[in-house]
Amino acid sequence: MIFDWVDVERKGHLSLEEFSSGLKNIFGSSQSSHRLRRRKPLPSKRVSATTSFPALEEADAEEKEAFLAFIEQLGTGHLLPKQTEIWQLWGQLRQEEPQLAGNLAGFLAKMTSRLQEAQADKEALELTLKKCDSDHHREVQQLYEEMEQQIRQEKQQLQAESDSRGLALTSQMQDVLEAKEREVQRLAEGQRELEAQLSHLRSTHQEAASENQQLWEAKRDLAGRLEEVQGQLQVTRGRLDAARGRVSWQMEEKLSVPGVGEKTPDPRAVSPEEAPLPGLFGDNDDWDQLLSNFGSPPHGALQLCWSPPPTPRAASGPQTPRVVRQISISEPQALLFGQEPSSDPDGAPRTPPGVPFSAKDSKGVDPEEQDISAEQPVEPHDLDPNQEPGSTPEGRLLWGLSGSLVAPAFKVLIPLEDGPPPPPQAPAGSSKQIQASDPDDKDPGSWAPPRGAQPGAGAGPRESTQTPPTMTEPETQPRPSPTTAFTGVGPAKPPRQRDTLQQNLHATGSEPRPGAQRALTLGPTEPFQGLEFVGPLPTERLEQGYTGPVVQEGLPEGLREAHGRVLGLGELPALPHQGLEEEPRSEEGKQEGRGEQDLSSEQSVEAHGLEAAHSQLPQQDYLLASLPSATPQAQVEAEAAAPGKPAPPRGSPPGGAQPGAGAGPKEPTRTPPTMAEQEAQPRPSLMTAHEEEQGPRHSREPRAESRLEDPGTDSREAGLTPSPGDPMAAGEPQANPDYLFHVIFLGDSNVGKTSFLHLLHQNSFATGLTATVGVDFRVKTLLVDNKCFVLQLWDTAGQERYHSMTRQLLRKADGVVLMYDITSQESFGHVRYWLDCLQDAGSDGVVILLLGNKMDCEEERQVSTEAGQQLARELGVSFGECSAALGHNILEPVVNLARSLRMQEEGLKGSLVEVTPKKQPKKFGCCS
Ligand SMILES: Nc1nc2c(ncn2[C@@H]2O[C@H](COP(=O)(O)OP(=O)(O)OP(=O)(O)O)[C@@H](O)[C@H]2O)c(=O)[nH]1
Ligand SMILES: [Mg+2]
Repeated sequence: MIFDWVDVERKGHLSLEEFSSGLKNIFGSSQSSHRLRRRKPLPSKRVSATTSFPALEEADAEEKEAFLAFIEQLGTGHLLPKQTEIWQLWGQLRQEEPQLAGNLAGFLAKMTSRLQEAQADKEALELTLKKCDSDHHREVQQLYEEMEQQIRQEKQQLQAESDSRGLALTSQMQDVLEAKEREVQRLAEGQRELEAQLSHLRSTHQEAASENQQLWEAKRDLAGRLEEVQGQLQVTRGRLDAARGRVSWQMEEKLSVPGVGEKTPDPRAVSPEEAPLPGLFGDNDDWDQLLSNFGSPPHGALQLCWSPPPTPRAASGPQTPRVVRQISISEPQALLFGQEPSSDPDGAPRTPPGVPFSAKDSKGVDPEEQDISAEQPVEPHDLDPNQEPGSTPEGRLLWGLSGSLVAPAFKVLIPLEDGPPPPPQAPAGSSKQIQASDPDDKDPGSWAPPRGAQPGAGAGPRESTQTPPTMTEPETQPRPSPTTAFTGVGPAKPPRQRDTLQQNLHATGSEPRPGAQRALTLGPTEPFQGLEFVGPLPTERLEQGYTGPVVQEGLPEGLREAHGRVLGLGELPALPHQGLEEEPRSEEGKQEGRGEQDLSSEQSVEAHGLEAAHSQLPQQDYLLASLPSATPQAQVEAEAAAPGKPAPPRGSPPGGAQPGAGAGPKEPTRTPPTMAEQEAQPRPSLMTAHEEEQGPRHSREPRAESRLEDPGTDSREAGLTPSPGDPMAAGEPQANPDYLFHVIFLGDSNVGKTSFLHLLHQNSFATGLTATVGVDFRVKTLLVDNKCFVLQLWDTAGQERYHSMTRQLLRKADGVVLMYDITSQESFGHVRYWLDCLQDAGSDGVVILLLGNKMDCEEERQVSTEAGQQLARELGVSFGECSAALGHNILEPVVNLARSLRMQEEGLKGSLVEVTPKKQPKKFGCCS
């Protein structure tokens, strides 16, 4: 019924809300009550009764109890609306329609169950909702976690990628860095090598500079001697003028074998009959003057014979007539020489016209030689007035050659006039004669070939004069002596002399030259073509400054020998000898590596030889001249070694020398080197003596000893070994010490060796020193106990790469300063290593000083003084500590070392005296 009340629209079903609201409307609104009353009259009563129904609190206990029981019965007290409303409704219903009270109970129960169901549904829905919510929440959470996980993974992945990329980049960078580092190391290595090369080049340069200096000094010395000799020459000339005799010319014509020249037609070739006598032997009134220039003694008789020797192949050729002109000088005053009779009235040396004899033109020929040659009477232009001497290189060359060759020849001949000429059968050219083979003596046209080829006046005649030097040498003789050709004085021996001439010509030219070959064939077979020798001279050689090479290459030995003989004779031309001899020697020295010892020994022997020459001339001169291929040095050595011929005292005339004009004034030129000269030289004799005295160890030290004389130069880069030509070796006052010792500074790198030495020499501490490269040395002169000590202080490099170099040096050591750094235990520990090195080098008996440096760095000291002393005691060496920075204890150890060295030297001296009384102490002096 109530449903029907509530279901106003009669739908037959109601929702909970519709029912509740309908019920409320029914029971809450008066209208509904009215409507109920209208439909049912009773309800109007009930409304009035309701209004009179008391409130629950005011109701009597019975009704209230019944109501509560009713409500409790329903069991839905808490679900139903307010109890008051139910109370009123229940009261109203009991009043108005008590029969419905039961229905109300049922209705309420039903409604309660419905409410409970709705409540349950609600709770179920809430649970579902909660569950959905939780599910949703869980899903969201899960999703969130998944996303987070994914993000984390991606992050890790990115991180890993980044890390790997970083690692790759790092390794790549590392590789690049390593490559760069290697590159830097390589560059540093290259730089070090370059530095080493630079230092080597620097030392080489210094050596070359010192050699240059020596050469310059030698040149100056020679120039001085030249002037001196020129003065003597003038004196001699004056004497000769006074004693000028008659010169007669003898000519003889002979037939000679035709040479190859006939077979090889040459426009310049001249037949023997047509070929003119060289101008040298022409009818020239200046012969007298020419001879006078060379100091022929009074009443001298000169025979000049020139015969072109046959070439080897000429021997097989047909014989042709040969013209040999013999020239004899019997009256010196009778003849005048040269084309310049009035050009030099006083007989002073003069240069042939058109032949500049400057050093520049000489190109290698010693100026002295040029000067001498300029004075030579046998000049092309003298012989042939039509020629223009010296207008070509050949001309100059010939001038130089003729001068150098002819002059000695005349000089040699001069002494011979007093005695009989050497027998023809004398060994090696003793029988040689200066012969001039001239087909037609006065015909200038006969010289056409040379002149045609070379307009220079000197060409032809000089060639003729050049050839003689080689005349006497046997065919097998590779380097014939020109002097032998000149020295021979006696009757011409055509066949043999021609042969020798030919051979000598070959030797002169070394190889058969195109033109020379023809000249050589002139010999006995083609006598006149020999004169063409000059013309065909290869121009390229002349253009290359042939004058020098000719002397040194073409006729080296002969020239030297000739000069050597001239020297021995004591004649004026000693100068050319020196000039020529010394130059080739210097070249030989270069070719042989210029060992100092070699040089010194050479010079020593040379000096000796000079003296010996005095006593052996002229006989020995002749002999020497005839020596086949003796080099100047060999010759001098032979002279020096000749037994029973001691060198005469200085100034004394040479034994056997011809009394005459040249004897007196010539003496000075032949005196042995003076003291000053010896000092200027690397002191050969000194070194030789020392070598003999000092035994094996010291004999290795000639170079160092030569440095001894080093003047004030304190320090210089030495490279490895000093050279003899070192400017330091020049003589100086203090270069005459009482003692010379080699002291080597050893020790690790950075211990302060160089600083110590720098302080010792410069008296100041050097900052910013770089590590020593190779070896350096300084010379320190000390006056200790009134004795002059020269200490060669060798500063070695402590860096390991130079140790081998240092070891080589140790053999030289007289004393060793073994330095360590007191702030470096390592350097102290290496002291024994250095001692081992010393022992390995076999340097026994070396005076050793153990020196700890940098004692100013007391805070950083790692090696105590006691440790140093202890080690020194163990090793039995001296000990000291010093500071190069503060200058503490620098000189004292060196002085003590010098004293120790001296004591040791004295002890050695004593022991040596016991064994060999002749031994002398190691004392050095310019005169010792
Ligand atoms: N404090 C101090 N420093 C020093 C002294 N002597 C040298 N030195 C320093 O030590 C360093 C090496 O000195 P050097 O003289 O070049 O050493 P070294 O023994 O010649 O070295 P190498 O030539 O490589 O064998 C330099 O920096 C000097 O300034 C010293 O007495 N006291
Ligand atoms: Mg150093």
